[in-house]
Amino acid sequence: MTTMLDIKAHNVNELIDMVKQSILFDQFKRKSGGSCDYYVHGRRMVLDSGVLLACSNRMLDLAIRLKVSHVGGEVASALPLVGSMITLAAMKGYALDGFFIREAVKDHGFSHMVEGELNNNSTVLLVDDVIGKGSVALRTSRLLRQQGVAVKGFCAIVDRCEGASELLQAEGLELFSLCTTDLLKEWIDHNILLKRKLLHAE
Ligand SMILES: O=P(O)(O)OC[C@H]1O[C@H](OP(=O)(O)OP(=O)(O)O)[C@H](O)[C@@H]1O
Repeated sequence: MTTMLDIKAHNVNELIDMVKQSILFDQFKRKSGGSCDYYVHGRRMVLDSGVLLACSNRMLDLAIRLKVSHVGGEVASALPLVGSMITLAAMKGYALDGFFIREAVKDHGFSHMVEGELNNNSTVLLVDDVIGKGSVALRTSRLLRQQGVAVKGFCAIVDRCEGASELLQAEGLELFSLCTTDLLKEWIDHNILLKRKLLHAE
């Protein structure tokens, strides 16, 4: 099970509404293969100033709790969160720096996969907008660990509950999320059905 961040102190309904507005109902091809009836539009969340602020604030609380020195993730979905979190941290006087992981090595300039000042003393929290089957989380955490970096956890705004938490747990990595699709199951199922009915009516 994903560890839900304690958002009782904030407005949980507000967050759920934000997530709902980023879920689109249709047939979508998945990055990880296959297709699905709904898409959690992560970029819509992290490029909306209000959603970004709310989510990065909550993720920063976790980063402080885990006492990490860095926060990062795979471009491009993680970058808005990383930029916002390190800015908020600086405003609070907490030392937190960022990094990002490329999807592939560049064929010009430096050939780093990881951009940022990480070393063997760094402790990191990985972040992303959405976690599905966990392949991005697995790939990025393994890469960092191979480089001697301590990965303290992975936090997504939305966990699609597709087995990632169990996968990460087997790697000794805890998955945190602000919201899960299980939490919205009734609403999601209702909308999938509605979409199917509409398609049949056309
Ligand atoms: O846990 P994983 O299965 O590796 O998926 C994680 C990826 O899913 C999202 O991207 P995107 O919306 O492009 O992916 P999707 O098509 O699978 O929903 C998210 O931004 C991650 O990059």
